[in-house]
Amino acid sequence: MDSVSDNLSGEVAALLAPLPSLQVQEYFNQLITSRSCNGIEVKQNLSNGKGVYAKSEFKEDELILKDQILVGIQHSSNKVDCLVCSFCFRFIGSIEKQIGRKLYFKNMGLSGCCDGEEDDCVKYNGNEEQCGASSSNHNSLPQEVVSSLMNGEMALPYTDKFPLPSPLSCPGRCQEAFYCSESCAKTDWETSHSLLCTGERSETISREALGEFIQHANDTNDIFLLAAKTIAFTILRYRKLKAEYVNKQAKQSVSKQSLLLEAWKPVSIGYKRRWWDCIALPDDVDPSDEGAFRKQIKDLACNSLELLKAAIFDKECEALFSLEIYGNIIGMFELNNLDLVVASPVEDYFLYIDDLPDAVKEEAEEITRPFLDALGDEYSDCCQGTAFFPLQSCMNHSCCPNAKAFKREVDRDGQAVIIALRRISKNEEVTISYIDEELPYKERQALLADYGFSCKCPKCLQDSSIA
Ligand SMILES: C[S@@+](CC[C@H](N)C(=O)[O-])C[C@H]1O[C@@H](n2cnc3c(N)ncnc32)[C@H](O)[C@@H]1O
Repeated sequence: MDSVSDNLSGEVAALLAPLPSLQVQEYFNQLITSRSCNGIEVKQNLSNGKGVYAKSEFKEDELILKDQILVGIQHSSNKVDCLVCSFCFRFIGSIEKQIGRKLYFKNMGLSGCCDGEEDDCVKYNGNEEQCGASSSNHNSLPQEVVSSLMNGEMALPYTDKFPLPSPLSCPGRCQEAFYCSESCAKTDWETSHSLLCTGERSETISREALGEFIQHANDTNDIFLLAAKTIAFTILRYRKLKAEYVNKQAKQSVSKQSLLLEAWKPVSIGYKRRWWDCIALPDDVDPSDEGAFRKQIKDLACNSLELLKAAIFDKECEALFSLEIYGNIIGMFELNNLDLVVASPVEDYFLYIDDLPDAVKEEAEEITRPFLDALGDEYSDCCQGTAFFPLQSCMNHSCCPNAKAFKREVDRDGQAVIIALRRISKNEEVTISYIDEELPYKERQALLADYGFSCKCPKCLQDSSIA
């Protein structure tokens, strides 16, 4: 190996090395303060790594934590279902625009996905498969009607009860990202979108290459879009830290590597393994083909990375573009991510109409009924995606958890909400379930093996003695 590649592998190793525990503690203490969730703390132990513990007692149903997204995406296939802020994932536009847009795509034969989850429980999605496109029979409406709904010419009754923020266009003029506020647009631009925007003001090296990268991700696995966001986020943080350092005209010199490590810190704290090593073997792959399957996944990541490099490569952050880092970022999502779910105000709207007093309901339904029929079962499709949440990702699993991710009526954006399932006493570990904990013991253990551990919770210990 020459000294350049020696240097690079040293930088990659430094990025993947665990942070000193004091730095980890400081980082989480700051996060807890910024999230105002002072009832919890992150502790590190030798057996299960990091874990979240109660610093004070929680009552049943009490809010434990609202965690903000570090990086998140709306699934590509869900974009035809709902128009949401590209930064906070709040629904935007108007009820008419949401309905019109969805019918427009339906008329074009495009329909997103809904996995049929009826309740508001948010799933741990590390090993979920991506939804595919589907289409269903519906009573389609004339295109002029759909267009007039979309462009605001037609108003539906009582939609003023469900106001949504007006969509703001992307500052890079990509026509793909929209925002609920100037502050979301600015923060997204400054934290990742300026490098990943396909518009004319994009700061990417090549918009054409970026387009190819995005197309490849949409055709294969949109987790690559999240990995690209993570890399863009780190590069932009690196550039900001460097500019601050230069502006301060600091007397002490600071190496490029220590700036990159600082920029990478929020990503470094996530538990990681390489994607092709930790991805669950799909049911339809024969165990004897496991080696070939894992190689296929690695090759897929390699192709995606080459396309990303052509779009946003930065020589000073070269280590971020190694396959080792790319694989570990995606593996981190596989092992930590939560489903991002935001309930639809369109569903609330139709429920409101249904609940109107008979005297006014009939008149309103005469107008709304054709739209509801045209939407069919998909009238209530929520925003669906996947996201990494720094504090929630420290929560360990138990098959008899004391907490769960759960969206309440008021939770209308992409934040993770963790609620106590029962009383949690001071100093007790806060645990959630990564899987369906009602499954039989052996099935639970098989699913958890994909996360790299065997569960020793009280339920598993009891079940194992019977099994
Ligand atoms: C989402 S992370 C949880 C935080 C993690 N302990 C850390 O240090 O960052 C998931 C990983 O934590 C570990 N883990 C979670 N629950 C566990 C349990 N009940 N027993 C052993 N390890 C567990 C496994 O390594 C798993 O892949």
